[in-house]
Amino acid sequence: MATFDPSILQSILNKTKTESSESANIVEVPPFQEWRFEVAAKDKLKLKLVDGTAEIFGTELSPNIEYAFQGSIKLCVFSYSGCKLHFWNCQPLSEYVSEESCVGQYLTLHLGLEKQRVVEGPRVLVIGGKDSGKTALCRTLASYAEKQDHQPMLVNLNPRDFQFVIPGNLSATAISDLLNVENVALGESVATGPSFYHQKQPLAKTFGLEKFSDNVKLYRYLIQQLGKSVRRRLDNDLKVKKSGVIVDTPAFTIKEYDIIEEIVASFNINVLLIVGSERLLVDFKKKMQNPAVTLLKLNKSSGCVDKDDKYERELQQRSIKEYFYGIDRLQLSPYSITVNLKDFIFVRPKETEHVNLSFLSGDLADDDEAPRETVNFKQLAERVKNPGSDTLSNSILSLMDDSQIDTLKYLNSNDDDENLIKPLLDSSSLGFCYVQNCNDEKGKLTLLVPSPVQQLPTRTLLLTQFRYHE
Ligand SMILES: Nc1ncnc2c1ncn2[C@@H]1O[C@H](COP(=O)(O)OP(=O)(O)OP(=O)(O)O)[C@@H](O)[C@H]1O
Repeated sequence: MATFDPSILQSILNKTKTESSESANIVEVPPFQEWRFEVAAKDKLKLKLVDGTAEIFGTELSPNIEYAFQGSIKLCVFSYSGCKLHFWNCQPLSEYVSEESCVGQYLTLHLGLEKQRVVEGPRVLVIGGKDSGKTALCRTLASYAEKQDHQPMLVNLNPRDFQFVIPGNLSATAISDLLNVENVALGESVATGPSFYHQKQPLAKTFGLEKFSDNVKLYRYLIQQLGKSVRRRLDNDLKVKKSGVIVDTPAFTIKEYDIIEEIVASFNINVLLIVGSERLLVDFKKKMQNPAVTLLKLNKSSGCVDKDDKYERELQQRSIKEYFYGIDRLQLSPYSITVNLKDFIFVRPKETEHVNLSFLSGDLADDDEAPRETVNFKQLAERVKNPGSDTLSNSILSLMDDSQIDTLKYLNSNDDDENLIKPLLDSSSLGFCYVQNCNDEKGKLTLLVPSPVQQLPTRTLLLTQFRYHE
């Protein structure tokens, strides 16, 4: 006689539950409208496109593929043709279909930019208030360009944000394939390991602090350096040059005009998009004397959601987790490595007081006109004198390229001079690790690294302000 297997009953019950919830959760999105949804922190919403075409911030969804959106997330699915979606596994915190999509104006803008993609593509800078949809717009423009077989450089200058890297970095990435809509950092990088799509190779300059105002001089120095690296890439890669550059920024105001001018010069910007602020447009029109730059204003989407501090921190923690462990569908296996503290040089960005920004900007403008050597590197970063558990525990470290540094000299001394700091800031990060444990007595450090290594590719680690708690 056959025995009763309770797991069969459970699987039938589960199946029925899924099917009934699948059939209960159907969303029909009419043409040119979008379904906006929010997933709670602990939930995971599963989604499938069952009819028509649809996209998330410009990235097309594949039909009949199950996507998982881990909370907390606030997104929309837009459809040109109209579509039918299934969602299940949890109820969104909120959801509705909106007629007020901004995608029509993004498309018009994309078609305008497309005309410039002949020899040297457009260099677009996106400016706007906090949570005005700057990142959503940049993602959409980059994805539309990629769909037309271009490889635009997507640049992120917001250290609180993260694109193919973890927070605390200014990055530039050539978009050579679809963005990963399930990954908060838009996708995997070569440093993290396997990926569904062509792996992206971000150029990352580690700023290490949360807000650009924490050290404006360092921020501006890294913008110049990233601009140089991007220009080199464009000169060596005609496809990327033809595709152009799209620059995402933190919420600047007209008070930060000097920083914006720095970005315009560093990335040779010729299109400046102002999202959602008439006032900012008027202010810019008065100040901007550069005839090579076209100013355009775009409406802020009514779907934009305010990200408070807590929510931003949750997203940052998630981006760090995904950097090491991957997403549900593509789990990564990070490695632990134990090293001697004394074998490494630790450097950290200097945090300046929140001083008057216009004074600082003017100060650096003077530096700009003076020969490069007059940059005071002591104001940008410093050596960590007695690294130990109090400074390093749970911290995120950037693996710096120290090939231009006499590391032996610095390992044998406590010096920190320009010959140490400058080459570090001028080069790019090789990847990131996380301090799992620091044993002061034994002088040992246990680090979590994304890929298997016998030893780290550097002896110089930049200590960021970011912490991760497993
Ligand atoms: N049309 C939309 N429907 C639903 N959510 C949206 C829409 N547009 C943007 N959002 C969400 O609103 C929030 C703010 O958008 P976004 O991050 O693009 O703004 P931002 O200006 O780049 O923000 P920050 O000032 O922090 O850099 C994000 O959570 C984003 O996913």
